[in-house]
Amino acid sequence: MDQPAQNLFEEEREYLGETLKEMKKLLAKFESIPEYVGSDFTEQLLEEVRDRNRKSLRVAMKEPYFGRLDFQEEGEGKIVPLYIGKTGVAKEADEQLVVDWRAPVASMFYSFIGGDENAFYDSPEGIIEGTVFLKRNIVVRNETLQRVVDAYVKGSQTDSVTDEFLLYKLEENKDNRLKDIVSTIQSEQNDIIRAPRATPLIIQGVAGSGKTTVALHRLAFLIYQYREQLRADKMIIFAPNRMFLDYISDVLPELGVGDIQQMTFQDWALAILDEKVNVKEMRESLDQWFGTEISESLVQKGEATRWKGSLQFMHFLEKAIKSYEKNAVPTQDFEAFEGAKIDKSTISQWFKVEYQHYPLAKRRERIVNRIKSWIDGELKYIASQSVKKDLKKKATQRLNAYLKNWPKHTAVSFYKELFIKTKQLPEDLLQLIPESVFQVTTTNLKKKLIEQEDLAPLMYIHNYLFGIDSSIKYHHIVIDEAQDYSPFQIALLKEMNPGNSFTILGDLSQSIYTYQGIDEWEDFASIFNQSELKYYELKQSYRSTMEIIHFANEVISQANLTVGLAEPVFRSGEKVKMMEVTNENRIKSIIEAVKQLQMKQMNTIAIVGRTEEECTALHSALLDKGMTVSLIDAKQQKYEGGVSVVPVYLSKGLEFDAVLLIDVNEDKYVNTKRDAKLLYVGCTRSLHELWVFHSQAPSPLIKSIKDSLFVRVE
Ligand SMILES: Nc1ncnc2c1ncn2[C@@H]1O[C@H](COP(=O)(O)OP(=O)(O)OP(=O)(O)O)[C@@H](O)[C@H]1O
Repeated sequence: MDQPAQNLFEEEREYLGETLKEMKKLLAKFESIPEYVGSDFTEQLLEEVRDRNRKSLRVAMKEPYFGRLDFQEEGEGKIVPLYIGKTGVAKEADEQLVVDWRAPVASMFYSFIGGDENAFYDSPEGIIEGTVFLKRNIVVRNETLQRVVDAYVKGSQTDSVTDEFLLYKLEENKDNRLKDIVSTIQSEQNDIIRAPRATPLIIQGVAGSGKTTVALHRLAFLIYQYREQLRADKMIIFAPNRMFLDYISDVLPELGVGDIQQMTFQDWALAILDEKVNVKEMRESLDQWFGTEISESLVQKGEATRWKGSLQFMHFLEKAIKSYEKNAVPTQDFEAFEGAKIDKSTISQWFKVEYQHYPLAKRRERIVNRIKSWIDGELKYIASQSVKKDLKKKATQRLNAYLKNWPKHTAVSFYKELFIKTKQLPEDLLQLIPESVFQVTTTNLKKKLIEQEDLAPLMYIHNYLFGIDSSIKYHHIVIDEAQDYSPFQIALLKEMNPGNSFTILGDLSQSIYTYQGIDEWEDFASIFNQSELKYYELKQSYRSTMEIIHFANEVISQANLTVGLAEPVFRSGEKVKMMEVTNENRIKSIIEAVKQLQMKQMNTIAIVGRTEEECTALHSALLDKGMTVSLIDAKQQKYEGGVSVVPVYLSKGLEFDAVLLIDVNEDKYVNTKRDAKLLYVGCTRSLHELWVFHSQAPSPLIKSIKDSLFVRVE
């Protein structure tokens, strides 16, 4: 029987009061134990646990739980109400006040979608089945009950779980940070979050399907579920840029998880390589790539970039390193001084047999040290100090001369030698490298420059030379926006993740960097053992209204991609607005649109242009007119919210309450796959409102969109 809403609210308010009372009692108990500051190790550990409990109870008390599930285990008489929160709270060892959302039993809160079938969860003792009687969403803020919504009541008219609470959450305006979704994780997202640790996951998800959010929740789950095996500081998230990292930085702390490394691939690689290298500025090349005209030399560069990201190049490097290894030891004997000689075959034997288990640079170091000790040994029996001194000098000079033929390499010096002194490579290997790769790379290296795509090869060489230190062996790796990664990067990271625990996520409809990245997920799949790999598709989009998704789908359909179109949740908003402007009224129209949106309490508004150069000009023009607006460029480290002007390619991954797409003109977005993807990225950044501005001749990508999918505004 359905209960009146008022009764539900009262019932829950009473229960909340009791729970808070119990939690306060628990906290008082922990607080009454004086803090231990002594040196006893066991006591220190106990103090650490108490401190953690004190802190998590203080946080948990503000919003102890967000959901309730009434469950009757098969064969048990009692229906047990389970209150589910971000942190589990136990009154006694076997009496849970609040169940942690990551606990096995809590999975039913997400996986149960109604119907007559038994619900079940996977417990350490095996599958537990039973009946769900109630699924309830509860909002508590600062210890005060604010909202109670029943999503499922057994025996009521609807037998499926309703989306009312999800819609309420999606309607909310956003600030400048991504948020956790523990209270509304959807069943298909739950499967990914709770997938076993040792499974590499590839997730293709449409724009706004929650990929980034789900990956972060998965980390929180893994840390909880495998707390004996996994360490947070051994987990790493790769994201496209520092601003994006800042944008997602609240989610893990909200979930009570700290210490996970969060990096761009470039920052990570440079920190490990630890060499003075100049990486070419992204800014310049991005504007060239996303400009409307692409020069012949840029096309050639693009081909080289793609090749350098391929597994072919990785195999080429492997062969080149093996060839170096074969010929590294100089082909002459080492004679320190007359009568003191080490045969070349002996040194070779040290290198190839005795020290073969060491990485290349370590082997060389060991041998050099061994030769030095041997010299000292040979000099030991020479009585005359002056003769000894002379011989030592001679031996050192000869050793230096000998080592000239066996230089000490770093990853960069090896890479340079590979490209600049190619004569050293066997002919059959040389033939494997396309001419464009040579041209582009040698030109850069002569200028002491490297590019993004050189980083994975450099790391690969580094690993060969110095080995993979345990500090860079990871327990889990998340790769966001993975469609922009090369197979080489993924294969490299696989070597650094012995447990093969990966979450790789992205969207092929948003692969806008045509000169890098992949066209099909198959390009990564071949790197993993097929039987272990799991592939998921997220089709539902949670970010944007139906109107925006339908419009965006029309745009991306023109790219004829193999991935499916986004399916919106049933959240309706304003129609997409299309506005024709002239050079004279363009700025004024943008300002007016922003004002209108601000009056509707839109907190974050993006004015999306094509290139950074164009956006910089637009930003100045808006500032001149007195608008408070910031510019997002490739150097940006933080996303501040408010009104921003942003080049479309930098808006990827972010979201805004409203988006204004500027200059969607015939000559700006032409009918190519790349431009369709760019425009799609722009459209799908918006939660609630999308405005499209064009001059007289609109882009062919919007020209054919059905009139029913937008309204024209003057
Ligand atoms: N189950 C959910 N409940 C509530 N909100 C959700 C849910 N799933 C996703 N969202 C919201 O949808 C938006 C998009 O999420 P997210 O940025 O993680 O998606 P994405 O797939 O990574 O997007 P994109 O590829 O377009 O960058 C966020 O505002 C997120 O909070």
